[in-house]
Amino acid sequence: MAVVSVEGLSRRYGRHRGVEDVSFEVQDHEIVGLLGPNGSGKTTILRILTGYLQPGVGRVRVDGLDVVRDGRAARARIGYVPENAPLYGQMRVNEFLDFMGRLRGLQGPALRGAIAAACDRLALGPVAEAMIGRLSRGYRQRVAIAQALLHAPRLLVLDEPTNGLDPRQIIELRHLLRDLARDCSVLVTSHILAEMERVADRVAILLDGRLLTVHRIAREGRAAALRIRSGAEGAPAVAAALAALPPGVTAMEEPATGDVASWRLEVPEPEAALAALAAAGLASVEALPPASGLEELFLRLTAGKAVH
Ligand SMILES: Nc1ncnc2c1ncn2[C@@H]1O[C@H](COP(=O)(O)OP(=O)(O)OP(=O)(O)O)[C@@H](O)[C@H]1O
Repeated sequence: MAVVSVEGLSRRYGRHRGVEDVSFEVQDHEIVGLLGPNGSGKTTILRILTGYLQPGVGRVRVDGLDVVRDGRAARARIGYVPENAPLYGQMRVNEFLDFMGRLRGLQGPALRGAIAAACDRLALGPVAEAMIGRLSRGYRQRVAIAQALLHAPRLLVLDEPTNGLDPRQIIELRHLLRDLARDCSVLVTSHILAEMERVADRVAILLDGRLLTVHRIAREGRAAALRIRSGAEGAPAVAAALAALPPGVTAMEEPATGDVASWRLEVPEPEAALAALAAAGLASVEALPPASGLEELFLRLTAGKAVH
């Protein structure tokens, strides 16, 4: 059973569209990204999921529980890390976690155990006694995630979690989310495509409140892309080399620049493909960073639309 199931969800703000006819699922241990520019409907979906907003039309279930009919029980399955997580600056980290754990109904040894486990996972030990207001942004983010994990949720929801983080903190967060997905499912929003591509298993692309597609990020093996360039005189040699490539390779001719023709190859085994191309006497072969196809897909789907 899907941990999140959104079916035909629409929500208006007066005459203004928030989201329209959105459907997607998040499976167990899956990281799903909601990707879209500002105003595309990401926060609206998260608010409905977490019970802050009523859906207009459609059904949203968490762990099989309807977020309207079984709102309380559904919310108990979710850990929520809002954007710019509002934390209590005057509280110490351990006091805050104690307070949040009690709000979640934990007490006694179960509460202490949950706090210790969350602090351990988020490496909060060194700042447990520190005032939240004095922490760096990266540490505050970790405290916000720790409070969301206290009740061992089935689903962790994070709204724009990388906002304001530096590159090192962003990398740490990515590793952390992958680690957390061993225990729960993760739904994360971002308007930054490269981030989603690195962390998510699937990405739901939203624009103007509509879901354009859900894209699976390919991470299998050591797949890579190569580019071959050749002038007109070399074209027959390239054609012969492409015909002799190992199975599993796909080749696509790209728009030529001047007299230079260019092919993009998706190859499952880069070394084998490079060896075959070298044996065919092709010198101008360039290795490209592996692509999941998300960027091209996003550009194609949003072509002609103003995306900021
Ligand atoms: N309270 C509100 N009243 C009126 N319109 C709203 C309200 N909240 C959101 N909207 C509109 O609904 C649409 C979707 O907004 P939403 O905040 O869900 O998008 P978003 O993708 O989360 O954007 P952001 O990244 O800026 O938070 C936008 O056009 C927005 O202007």
